[in-house]
Amino acid sequence: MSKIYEKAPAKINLVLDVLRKREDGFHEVEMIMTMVDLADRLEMEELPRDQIVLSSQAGFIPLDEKNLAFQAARLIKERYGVKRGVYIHLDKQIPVAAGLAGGSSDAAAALKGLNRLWDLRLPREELELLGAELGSDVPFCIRGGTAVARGRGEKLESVSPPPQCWVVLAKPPINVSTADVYGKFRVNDVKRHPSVPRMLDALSRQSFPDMCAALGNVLENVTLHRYPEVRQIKECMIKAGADGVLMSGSGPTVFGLVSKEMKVARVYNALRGFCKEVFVVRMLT
Ligand SMILES: C[C@@](CO)(OP(=O)(O)O)[C@H](O)COP(=O)(O)OP(=O)(O)OC[C@H]1O[C@@H](n2ccc(N)nc2=O)[C@H](O)[C@@H]1O
Ligand SMILES: Nc1ncnc2c1ncn2[C@@H]1O[C@H](COP(=O)(O)OP(=O)(O)O)[C@@H](O)[C@H]1O
Repeated sequence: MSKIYEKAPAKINLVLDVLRKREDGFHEVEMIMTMVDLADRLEMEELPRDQIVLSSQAGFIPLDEKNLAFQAARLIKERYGVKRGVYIHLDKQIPVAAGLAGGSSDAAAALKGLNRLWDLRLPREELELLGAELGSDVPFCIRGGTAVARGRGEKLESVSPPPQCWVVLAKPPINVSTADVYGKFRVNDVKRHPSVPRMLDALSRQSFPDMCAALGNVLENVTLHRYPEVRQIKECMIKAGADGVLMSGSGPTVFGLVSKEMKVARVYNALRGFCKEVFVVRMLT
């Protein structure tokens, strides 16, 4: 029986601005997101019975209907009346509740993989609409590349990829709930909104220094205030020589952009003193 494999990469937010709180409880955002080369991997295989079975080597994530990959499989199966079963093995590499959209990317990979396994031939736009039912970041994870995301994150416009550089990711041993961070966020407290046009201009000119200067995330202050270790990580990265430093999403992962290979080891080693989960990756361009 044939197996299907899908990579589920992590994302970082180069820009994250919040415009207002909406009537439906979500926040209207304006973000620029891009994928990095740190990925989970999903293996999907037909089951002889009509059931969804999920396994993982990671002991710390749910394997039932609370898992976003499971929810994705159930959604696509029910929506298109598929009467077949699937066994999904999830090789988890992306830190959980980290601001890197690991769960959303797993859901996106499950939708893409099952579209192939069950020969549903759904176009990408339809998969993105399905993904939006699972979470605000899932449509972007289906699209991949680099995109501006608006609405609650589901309205996408693909844009130029960032100039190639090293990305050092550091996640302190705390789990941050996205809902909590948005819940504590007050738009009136924002002193300076980051500029999406400025970042788009830097990307279109492939200017690494201008990209670093245009980084911004209005959720950073909420998480930094609550978890001083995130601020320490930022300071450590800057001191070690990273060219641009920002918290990703609702945190707590901080990423540092580094252009010169000889500087990467210094940043990595400095961070290893602070937290166990440090990764050096490339942008997925
Ligand atoms: C902050 C961001 C930035 O990319 O990412 P993460 O830090 O989670 O990776 C996203 O906006 C997170 O997207 P995602 O994690 O898919 O959120 P969802 O599951 O849709 O929503 C979780 C909760 O966050 C809040 N939420 C989410 C998105 C949004 N635009 N406004 C919100 O207020 C809502 O309270 C919602 O109940
Ligand atoms: N496949 C999955 N991988 C990771 N977390 C998952 C998954 N499915 C559900 N979750 C739950 O979703 C929550 C957020 O996970 P994650 O997507 O890693 O965070 P973030 O959106 O901050 O990057 C966690 O509390 C976790 O238990």
